[in-house]
Amino acid sequence: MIRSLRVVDFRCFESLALTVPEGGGVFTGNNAQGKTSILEAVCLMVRLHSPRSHRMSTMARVAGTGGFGIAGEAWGMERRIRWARRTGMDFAVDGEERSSHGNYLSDGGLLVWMGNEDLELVRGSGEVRRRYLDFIGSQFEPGYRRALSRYRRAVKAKNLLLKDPRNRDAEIASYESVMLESARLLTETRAKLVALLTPAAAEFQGEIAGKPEQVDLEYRPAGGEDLALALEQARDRERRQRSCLVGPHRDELVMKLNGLAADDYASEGQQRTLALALKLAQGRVLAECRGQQPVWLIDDIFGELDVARRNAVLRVLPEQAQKWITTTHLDWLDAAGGLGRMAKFAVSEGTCREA
Ligand SMILES: Nc1ncnc2c1ncn2[C@@H]1O[C@H](COP(=O)(O)OP(=O)(O)OP(=O)(O)O)[C@@H](O)[C@H]1O
Repeated sequence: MIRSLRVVDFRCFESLALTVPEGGGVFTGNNAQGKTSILEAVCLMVRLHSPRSHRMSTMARVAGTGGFGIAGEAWGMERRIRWARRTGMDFAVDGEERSSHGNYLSDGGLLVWMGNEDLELVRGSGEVRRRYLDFIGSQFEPGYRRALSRYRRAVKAKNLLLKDPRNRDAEIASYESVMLESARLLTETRAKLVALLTPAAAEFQGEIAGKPEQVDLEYRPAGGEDLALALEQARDRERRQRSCLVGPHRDELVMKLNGLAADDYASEGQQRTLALALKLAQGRVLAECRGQQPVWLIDDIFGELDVARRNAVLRVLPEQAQKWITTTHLDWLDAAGGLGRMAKFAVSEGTCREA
C-alpha cells in the first residue's frame, strides 16, 4: 500500500506532501480544486500511466518550470518519477535509477482506478475496452507492457509505409514479423484475463443489482485464430485503405447482459452497474493472481451512485485494501457508516491538508 505522496509542479499543485494511513484517505473539496490530480499522481508514481492523458506535458503545472516530480513510499519502497520537457521521464526506486519502464514497474504495486468515465467501458469504442485490458494486462503479465509498446511501434511504422505510394512491401513484411511476435503475448494474455474476469464480473453484477444477471464477456481477436493468415488476407484491403486493419489494436471485448449486447440493450443503470462490476472484477483478478491487494483509486463515483448501489459497492470492496476516494460532499459517507480506517483530507485550490 501507499504510505506517502509528494508532488512538485504537478497539475494545479506547486507542492504537496501527504501521509496516508493503511486504510487510505477520503479527499473532499469543491470542483476543480485538485482531488483527481492527487489520484492521478498516485497512478503515475505506481504504474507510470495516467488514466486522464497520455501527454506528460499537460500534467506539468502551467505556471511551473516545465516539468514535474512525484515521489512517495509505496509497498515499502521509496519511488520517484520526474518528467521534464527537455529530458523526458526518469525514475528511481530506493534512490537507484531504473533504466526502463519495465524495470521500474517490475516491483511496483497494483492499482484499480474507478471513475464516472468507466461507463464508457460499456458504451464507448473498442479502444476504451482495449485500454481496460491493457491496464490489467500490464499488471498481470510482466512482459505485457513491453510487447504492447513494440507492437504499437510496429503498427505505426507499417501505417506510415502503407501511406507511401511507392512499393514498400519488404519493409512492411519486416514490421509485420515484429507485430506477429508481440501480438502472441497480447492475445494470449487478453484471452486469459477475459476468462478470469467473466465469473468475477457476473458475481459483482449480481451483488450490485441485487439479483442475478447473466454476464458474458467475449474476447474477439481482430486477427482471428491465425494473425499471419489474417494479415495475408487483409493485404489488398490494407493497401486500398492505407491503414493496418487487423491485429490486437483492433481487438474487441464484447459484453452481453442477460444474453443481449450491453451497449445496445442494457438500461443506463444496468450499464453503470456492469462498469462497476468490471472494475471490481479487475481488483479480484489482480489480487488473486499476484497475491497482493491492489490500492483502489476511486474518483468521485460514490456521490453519484444511488443508495443501493453505493452500499453494495462499499460492501464488496475488500475491507483490508487501501482506498483513496475523492468526493465533493461527505453526506453519503456519513450515511454509509463514516470514514472507518480512512483519514479525511480537505483539498482546496491546489492545497491539501488532513482535516
Ligand atoms: N497542467 C496544469 N497546470 C495547472 N493547473 C492545471 C493543470 N491541469 C489541470 N489543472 C487545473 O487543476 C484544477 C484541478 O483539477 P482536478 O481535476 O484535480 O480537480 P477536482 O478537484 O478533481 O475537480 P472535480 O471535482 O471537478 O473533478 C483544475 O482547475 C484544472 O483546470
